[in-house]
Amino acid sequence: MTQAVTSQVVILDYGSQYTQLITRRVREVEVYSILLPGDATFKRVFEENKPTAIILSGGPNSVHVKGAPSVPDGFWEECEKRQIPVLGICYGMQLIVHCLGGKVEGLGKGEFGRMPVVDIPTHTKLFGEDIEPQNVWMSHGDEATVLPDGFKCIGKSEQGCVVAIEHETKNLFGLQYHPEVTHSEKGMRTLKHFLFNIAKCERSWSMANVLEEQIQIVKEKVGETNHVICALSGGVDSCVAATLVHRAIGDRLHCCFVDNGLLRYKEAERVMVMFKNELHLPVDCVDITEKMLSELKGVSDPERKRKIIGKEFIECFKEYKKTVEKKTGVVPKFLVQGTLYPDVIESCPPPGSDQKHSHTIKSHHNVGGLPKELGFELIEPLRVLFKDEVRRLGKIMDVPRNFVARHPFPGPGLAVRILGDVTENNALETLRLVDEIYINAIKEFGLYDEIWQAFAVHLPIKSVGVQGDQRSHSHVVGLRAITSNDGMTADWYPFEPKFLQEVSNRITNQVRAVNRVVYDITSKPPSTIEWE
Ligand SMILES: Nc1ncnc2c1ncn2[C@@H]1O[C@H](COP(=O)(O)OP(=O)(O)OP(=O)(O)O)[C@@H](O)[C@H]1O
Ligand SMILES: O=c1[nH]c(=O)c2[nH+]cn([C@@H]3O[C@H](COP(=O)(O)O)[C@@H](O)[C@H]3O)c2[nH]1
Ligand SMILES: NC(=O)CC[C@H](N)C(=O)O
Ligand SMILES: [Mg+2]
Repeated sequence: MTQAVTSQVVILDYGSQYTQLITRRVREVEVYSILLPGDATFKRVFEENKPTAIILSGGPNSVHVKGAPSVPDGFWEECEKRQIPVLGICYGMQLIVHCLGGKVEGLGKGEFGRMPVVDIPTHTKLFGEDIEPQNVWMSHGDEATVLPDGFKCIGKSEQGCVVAIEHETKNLFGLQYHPEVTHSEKGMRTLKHFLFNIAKCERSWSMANVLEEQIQIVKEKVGETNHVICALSGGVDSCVAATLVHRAIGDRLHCCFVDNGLLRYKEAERVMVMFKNELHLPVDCVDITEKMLSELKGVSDPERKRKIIGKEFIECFKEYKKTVEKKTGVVPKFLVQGTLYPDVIESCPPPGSDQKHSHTIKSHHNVGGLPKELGFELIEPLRVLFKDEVRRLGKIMDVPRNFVARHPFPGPGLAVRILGDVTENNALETLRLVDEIYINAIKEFGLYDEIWQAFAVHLPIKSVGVQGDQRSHSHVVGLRAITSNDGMTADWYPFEPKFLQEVSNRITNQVRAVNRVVYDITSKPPSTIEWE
């Protein structure tokens, strides 16, 4: 840290998928923030740290269920005594209501995804001038049905749920929606208003030296003589991670690109050419297609697939160790991965970690899918960052645009886009062709940079069609295209009908195995970006 930190926001984590995003939003406006587990002790919250403001995160639990996580004893009194403003978000708001004498209930309905907030009064402390209805992102099943004394409702959803509250005199605020996700239109304005106008935080933290800090950490961890393997995929994250580590330790970095048999059309050849011509880092390609597909044969369960893939990746890197040893005479001890925060939170880290209240959404191959015995120490310089932050880091280091601007592609590849057994029905071949046609059309129509991620999905069902006056009984493919900033929330991309018409025509004409194309119009939440 280059400057003295004068303000500090403590964020208590109740297991929301978005907690780190709150931290990041606070960082974005140059205020230092620290994330503590929801059950942090009184001492940790108030004595080891000196909060200027406190934010209570969302979380999967219900406050009224026995054993649900809460704030430490004496919390509310201390906040009042020290005049620390508190903002509760989603579960955090429900916690305020529940702890201070109101009522939270699960009424069997729920609000997920985009929803307008209406009925914002003219004079509120939390919204300031933002009194017009605003679209926000919700993800809750419980709702506040009785507010504690002294609180008033300052916003409702269209369904009539109380979605924003504040105390008449104390600086206590609650939002049922997620202001921290970019799809909440004025969320960032509300957070800034809370931080700067209500809590009077000062800007005293800068991201400018994150890069230097990380390079220093890698140097210290690796030391003067150790060698390091990097799992390099051709995606943004691992390219940025590799470039950063290369700056720290130079030629003691050895990159390994894995052709796992689950890649897109001609991906391995294309990426290897890009590495050679543009990235200028030494990369070996290792082909494990046969082993991977034999391990995946007969497996349909998404989590099992992910675990198998995670294990095969690591097996491959262990073998690659030997290659490096032969070349350099040194056994590499470290493995660099381009793990980002969304990979970590969705995989839900092991018990005992600070994120114990989170649910597993899916086991990303590079986190939750890893086997117990790794055989490496991990180096993950991007582990607390989000994709758009990583893209910015990449730009600072002059990582070529061809890598930085690429759509993300998951390590488990087409395996999580073929629902059911990956090895059946020529699904890999079909999906490769469909995906190639789809992505080429997106590029041709000049839409690639407007879309955050786009891909096709192979469904395990057949439908009846008529092709050349003959009955066909063939596969259905789904197309997905989303907009997002960080992959934590997403909305579907509203293609013009002309584009969809053209792409559907091309697919059904050029890919014999497909007679029906559907377009996915679901946001995240409630869906995820990938289908598995
Ligand atoms: N085919 C691959 N070969 C080697 N390593 C891989 C491969 N696929 C994924 N990885 C490793 O797993 C990590 C996580 O994969 P992920 O797809 O999230 O990141 P990425 O490929 O680097 O970037 P992007 O999200 O833009 O695709 C990568 O950063 C990389 O370290
Ligand atoms: O390397 C990866 N290993 C994985 O196991 C994995 N699962 C999802 N993704 C990518 O993560 C982002 C968020 O995806 P979801 O909304 O589907 O969870 C999207 O960009 C997904 O493509 C993965 N990347
Ligand atoms: N996202 C959240 O914080 C959800 C809170 C609570 N579990 C609900 O469903 O209402
Ligand atoms: Mg990738």
